[in-house]
Amino acid sequence: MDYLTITSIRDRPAISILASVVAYGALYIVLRAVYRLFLHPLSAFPGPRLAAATSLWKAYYQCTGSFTHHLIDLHKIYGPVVRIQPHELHFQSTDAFFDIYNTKNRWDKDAALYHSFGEDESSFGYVSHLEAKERRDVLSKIFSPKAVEEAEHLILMKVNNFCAALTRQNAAGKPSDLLFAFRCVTMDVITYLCFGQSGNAVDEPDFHDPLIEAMHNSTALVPVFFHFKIIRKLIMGMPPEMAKKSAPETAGLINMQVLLKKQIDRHVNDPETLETLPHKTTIYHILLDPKSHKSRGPASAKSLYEESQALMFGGGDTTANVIMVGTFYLLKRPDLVQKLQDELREYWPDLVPGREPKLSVLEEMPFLNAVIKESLRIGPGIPSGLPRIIPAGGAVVDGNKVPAGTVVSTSSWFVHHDESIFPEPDVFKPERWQGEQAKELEKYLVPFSKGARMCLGFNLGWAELRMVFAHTYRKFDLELADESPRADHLPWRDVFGPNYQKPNLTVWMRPAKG
Ligand code: HEM
Repeated sequence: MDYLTITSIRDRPAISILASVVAYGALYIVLRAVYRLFLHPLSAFPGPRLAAATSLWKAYYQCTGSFTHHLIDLHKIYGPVVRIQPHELHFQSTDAFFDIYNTKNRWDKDAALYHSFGEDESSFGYVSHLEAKERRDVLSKIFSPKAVEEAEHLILMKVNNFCAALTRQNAAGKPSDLLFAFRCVTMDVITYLCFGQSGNAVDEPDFHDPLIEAMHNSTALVPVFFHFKIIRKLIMGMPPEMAKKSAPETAGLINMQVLLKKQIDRHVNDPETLETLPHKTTIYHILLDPKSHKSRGPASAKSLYEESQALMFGGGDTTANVIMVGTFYLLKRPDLVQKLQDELREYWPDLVPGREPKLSVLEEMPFLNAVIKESLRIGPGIPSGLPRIIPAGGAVVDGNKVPAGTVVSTSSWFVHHDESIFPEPDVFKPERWQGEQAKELEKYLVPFSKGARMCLGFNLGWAELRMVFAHTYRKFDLELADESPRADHLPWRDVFGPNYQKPNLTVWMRPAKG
């Protein structure tokens, strides 16, 4: 009896302390929600009440569905601006796009999103304009129009290897999975150009390269990483063997990380090893040059690794998806394929190796370029909002006064589906890029974003699009395989980039006769 009395006396303060903590915590959450709903500087903006009260609303929709699709519905209900977090607004209009992403603005990227990729010290991940500018200036030695022109022969070599792999696949009596095949060639281009090493992904059986598969599988985790940084830290912090065991589908990515880190350590510790690389324009040559960065010395091993990862993720799937999406729509319209092949034959009469047209010739081909522009427009590109922080003093976005510190975003998807600019936006019409009105339209083609933080790989991306499209349609006759999707559009989920749902676009690639 005595014993019981003593323990209950001892327990009482602990329980009541806990109860007070819970009660105060609950009160804080309620008061904060009331403040956010009624007194916050954004309280007049429309949107779901729960989104205004708590960030968990956005986390729920991003982690369980396709947020861009949800935003399309929200804009139908609430109009051109929607409050999607207590401190965040999403805009729909084309004017808003140009108010946010332009060369005058020096607005920082939102660290809450950009630091969840584990690439904080890279051109993509630096949130401040100044840091990013310095890195971008250095990397322009690889990505400027002149640098890309000088690297043309390297890109061509990889594209020719790709065509040889498609031919082998066909000779083996198998159609090609183009979701993976196009990713293999874009990955081979980036890894060879930027790191002087290439895993030759196009040579993997059925184009199922373990690294690309792992990148594909890992994208589904991206929204979870945005909102629950602890999960990312736990997974990324694991020793490689343990990480492979707990998530076997990402083993290819972990193997790549190990290899890349080894390569980087070798070059950082002994810069003379750079001489062993096949060309002198790798990111290692450029970022390890002591004179490269104005304000700091050469890039650290951490920064080199993060830059490599940013370039692979930024330039691989993005470019490949455009060619895949374009092919999906082209194969629904045999008349368009015929027109493209006729033009290609005119500019590239015979298929003798070594006589492939130069990039400067591909740039001149009207229909090829119209097809690429329409593929860039109709595909989701990077559909997710690209969040920026309104600087001190506030700003006006689409006619709305927005206070400093607010996160604002929109994306190319909304511009490219603006019916007042692109009538019938869901219809694939390359012809909209030809004729009188086409010049006017150019400024609304924004898949690479705009302004100070627009895509760094713009010139390389365009070179790859022209070369891969041209070689694919000049060297092959394409026919949809039975297992290919027949729907009107390819379904995708927004995970920052698009995550395409199965079945994958699968096509017979029969070598063209002459
Ligand atoms: C059709 C292909 C491509 C598309 C649609 C595309 C799209 C984009 C977009 C929309 C952004 C802005 C992201 C943001 O604001 O957070 C971006 C940034 C970037 N892209 Fe691309 N990209 C493509 C190809 C490439 C290629 C080939 C590379 C290089 C290998 C590349 C490297 C980058 C980098 C490093 C950034 C970050 C720039 C910065 O934040 O300052 N991209 N890209």
